[in-house]
Amino acid sequence: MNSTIPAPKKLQPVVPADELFKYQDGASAKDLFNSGATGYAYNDFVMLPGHIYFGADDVSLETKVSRNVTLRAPFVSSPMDTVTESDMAIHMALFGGIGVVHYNNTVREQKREVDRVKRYENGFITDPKTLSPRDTVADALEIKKRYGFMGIPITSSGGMESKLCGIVTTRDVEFVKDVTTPLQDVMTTELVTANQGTTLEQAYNIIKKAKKGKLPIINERGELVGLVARTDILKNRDYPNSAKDAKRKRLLCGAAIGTRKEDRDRLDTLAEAGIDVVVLDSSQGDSMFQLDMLRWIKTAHPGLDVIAGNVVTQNQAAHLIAAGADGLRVGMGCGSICTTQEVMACGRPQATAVYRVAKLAAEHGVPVIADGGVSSVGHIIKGLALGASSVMMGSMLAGTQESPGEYVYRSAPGGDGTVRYKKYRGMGSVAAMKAGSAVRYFAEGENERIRVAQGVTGSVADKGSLKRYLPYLTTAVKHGLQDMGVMSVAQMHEYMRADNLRFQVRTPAAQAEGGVHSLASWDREH
Ligand SMILES: NC(=O)C1=CN([C@@H]2O[C@H](COP(=O)(O)OP(=O)(O)OC[C@H]3O[C@@H](n4cnc5c(N)ncnc54)[C@H](O)[C@@H]3O)[C@@H](O)[C@H]2O)C=CC1
Ligand SMILES: O=c1[nH]c(=O)c2[nH+]cn([C@@H]3O[C@H](COP(=O)(O)O)[C@@H](O)[C@H]3O)c2[nH]1
Ligand SMILES: [K+]
Repeated sequence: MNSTIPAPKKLQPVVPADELFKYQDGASAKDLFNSGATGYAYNDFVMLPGHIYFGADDVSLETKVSRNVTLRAPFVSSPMDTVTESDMAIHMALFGGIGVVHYNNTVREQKREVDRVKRYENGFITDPKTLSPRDTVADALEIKKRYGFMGIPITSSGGMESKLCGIVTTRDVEFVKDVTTPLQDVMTTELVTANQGTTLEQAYNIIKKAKKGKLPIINERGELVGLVARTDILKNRDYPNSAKDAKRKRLLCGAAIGTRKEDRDRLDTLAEAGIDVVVLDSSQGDSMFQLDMLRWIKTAHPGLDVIAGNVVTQNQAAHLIAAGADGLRVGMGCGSICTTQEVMACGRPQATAVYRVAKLAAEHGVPVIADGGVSSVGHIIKGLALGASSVMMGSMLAGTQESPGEYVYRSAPGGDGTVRYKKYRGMGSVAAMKAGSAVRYFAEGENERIRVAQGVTGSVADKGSLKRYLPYLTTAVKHGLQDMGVMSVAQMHEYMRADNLRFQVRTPAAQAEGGVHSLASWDREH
């Protein structure tokens, strides 16, 4: 389980400790969610406030998405083709969370998205894209197109640990008409370099002084062994809360796969690309397919964390934990685009599902992701309060600048001007299945061509850039925890399990009262 993040010494409750929870008002989570007969959704209940003895900025949102992968904010983006590709995953990690790249694509395409994330921000780039003097301007432009960066070291062999001959940047190639021109004719050969053994700080100082974009690192034989990028210095400055892997300080990135034979090859490729965690993506995770896959991954890729699911019951969770799951994804049919409960008659109200699964998972030290059904900041806080260590979102993040797809314009509801929308669809919708996941839905034998859709295609309104939206979510969640008198996600779990976090069911009238009401018109801005 996540280790407790202790409150700094100076921030002790100002009321005596034994009076902090003297009057046990409301109900405990146990009281609420242990009833087998009734399942609750997030909107059915609310938490009671606690004692505030710290500022919202003192709240830590550090958490774990799986046993060995730590986040700085409890946000995970869904592996959906209208939600998570590289741009989304990069920004999720820059703001402390993690994106899970979808697999409704070819292995090559998925790897390319992961590559973009893992190469985005490096200290020392130890595996930069390199070319040889005999490669052409077209080759350099292809790298720019694929990876979105330019500043390519040119070595005599075209690879690492080979004599550094020059560097090619956008400026060297932008006006070259003949793209077959060899790079030796256009590359810059007067280079500022640093020797192997230079510290990152020294490298940054050299870059700042020389006003260069890239600093190649060479060994005593003049061979290229690494690269430091100026943009990384700026990124480090702008995103102090980014979530990175411990070893190489690269942005965290997750990827989803299925449970078919061919997904094993897919995972081999993704693991090579450096994913930090793999998500076994299924609506019903307690299957022989997933158990087989889990066991295989634990042997073939023992260092890789595996998030299994989806599950909503303790039995399902127990089977996956026994097979080695390092994290569990909870939610069946609660998503905004989900029709699973209608079509399959299977699923569970999300608040109860999160509480029940997280309770068991915590006993085994397995973090839980509350997946789906989040349509407000309050739902994020409720998912965490019930024992989830992070929250996975689809519709909340679709419609941002960083989600895949183009904006379309439609007249605003009420006919006042136009509003921008982006497409958002379930991975079990007919459109998504047609686009790539069809193979997962073909029933065996005679029914081979019958697809049973479990999702719909829709659209969501423009939410602007994650650069504004994620800091807003982070701040709002911190304020929520502050109101409950807890300084961290881990402390909220402790309070909840010790019956010190108090809950109350909201009747339909209470829900109406808790929403906006009695106004002639209103507008919500944030
Ligand atoms: N969280 C939720 O409530 C839901 C999520 N979804 C999303 O839709 C997408 C597809 O979900 P699923 O349909 O559950 O995908 P899935 O790939 O787990 O299952 C599709 C079908 O393939 C079968 N299958 C899987 N592995 C197999 C193997 N190795 N050999 C033979 N058959 C095998 C399954 O039993 C199932 O009938 C995912 O992205 C999922 O997250 C869909 C419905 C609900
Ligand atoms: O029943 C379903 N049919 C689908 O086609 C589908 N596609 C995604 N998902 C799941 O929904 C989650 C995102 O939900 P939200 O938009 O509510 O965040 C995701 O994270 C998934 O768990 C689906 N569920
Ligand atoms: K639903």
